[in-house]
Amino acid sequence: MIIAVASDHGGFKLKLAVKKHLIDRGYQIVDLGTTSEESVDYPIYGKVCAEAVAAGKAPLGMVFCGTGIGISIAANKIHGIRCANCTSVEMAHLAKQHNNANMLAMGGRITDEELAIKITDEWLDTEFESGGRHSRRVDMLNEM
Ligand SMILES: O=C[C@H](O)[C@H](O)[C@H](O)COP(=O)(O)O
Repeated sequence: MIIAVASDHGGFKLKLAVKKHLIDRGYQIVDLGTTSEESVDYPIYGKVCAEAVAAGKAPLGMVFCGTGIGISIAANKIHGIRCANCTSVEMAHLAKQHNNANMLAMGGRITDEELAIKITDEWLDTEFESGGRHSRRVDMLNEM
């Protein structure tokens, strides 16, 4: 499976650590930048990753900035994107189980590499609880 990833400078190092873990797990990664810790603007990278997911170039996307906040806000402006900014394993579990989040955001200044990898694995390994109230609500999101 392909996963699209992107970050600003604040999430760059965490992106590299998570990317290595994803490759070790056998995923194919499309890295849409940035390429260093030089200061850049997170809306550009949230948008480009979300557009790749929305266009079907990757079924899932991961974005990183200092907090995960700005880049998730940017990603969620793209139709069809449900980007969850997660700081715990429980949030990652529920983001997939209830919200069918197709993108995960994390903050390089908030979450250390070890926890970020646990959050990533929980999000990837949890199934959406389809049918019933969660599907109805996700359908409502998709119509907005
Ligand atoms: O939500 C925004 C992100 O956390 C950015 O990574 C952060 O605002 C960048 O801050 P600075 O330009 O001071 O490095």
